[in-house]
Amino acid sequence: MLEVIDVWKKYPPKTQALREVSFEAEEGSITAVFGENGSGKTTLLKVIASFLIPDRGKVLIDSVNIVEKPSFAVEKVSISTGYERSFYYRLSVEENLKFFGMLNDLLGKTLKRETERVMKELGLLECRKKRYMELSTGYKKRVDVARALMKKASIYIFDEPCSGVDLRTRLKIHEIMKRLKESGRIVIFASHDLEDLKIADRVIVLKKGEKVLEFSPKKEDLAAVLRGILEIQAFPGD
Ligand SMILES: Nc1ncnc2c1ncn2[C@@H]1O[C@H](COP(=O)(O)OP(=O)(O)OP(=O)(O)O)[C@@H](O)[C@H]1O
Repeated sequence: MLEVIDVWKKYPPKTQALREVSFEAEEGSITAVFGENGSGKTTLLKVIASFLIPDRGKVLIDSVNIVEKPSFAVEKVSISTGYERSFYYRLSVEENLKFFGMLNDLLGKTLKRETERVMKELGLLECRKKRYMELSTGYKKRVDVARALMKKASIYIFDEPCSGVDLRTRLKIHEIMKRLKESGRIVIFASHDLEDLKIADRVIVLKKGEKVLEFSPKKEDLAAVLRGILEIQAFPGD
């Protein structure tokens, strides 16, 4: 169980990136974090992964407060950040994945098997020898998602996993997230795309760091919710 309780985060001097954000996610569920640019999605995901310490509030994973015990989050959470700079540019796709697999205690035959499995799953077998820096944006995104799968975790976090990928890859990534859910994992992802929201059990909508809406796309009319979101997201002067 993941519990985010009254989380606040400020980037000094004055950007209040998160204010009073709370939600829960149970095992075997998918939560989407939706919101306009700069609304705090990435900050929220980083707090859950213990990359950032909130100024106030708690994040509980299985009742353990990871704000006090970040090492617990390191053990339980796998995150796909989308940061190109977190990869070795001159290493190949396969070498990058193996390196991160080793960091997560995969060795020998298990490491080989897992690397093959995730490369196959993300359609990376053909470019396994290509250096990371030579990949297109969409392929870099695939490697990023693949890397998150190289760790056995209870919570998988994906920051805009489908941005810049083609339709087939998007559906594949949806399938992967659904499979993780079916195997009892907690999946949390950020997205700007309504198509992605359809696979979520719960959508958290952020605006200027605040949770302004939480809904279930499976139970509610997505078109109606979309109209509500557009109102929430109205540009000044609209
Ligand atoms: N390292 C940082 N230092 C200062 N301000 C930051 C930093 N990172 C993010 N911010 C600011 O915090 C706010 C929330 O940013 P965040 O990246 O969490 O939003 P987001 O919803 O993920 O945006 P996007 O959809 O554009 O990726 C923004 O105003 C952003 O400019």
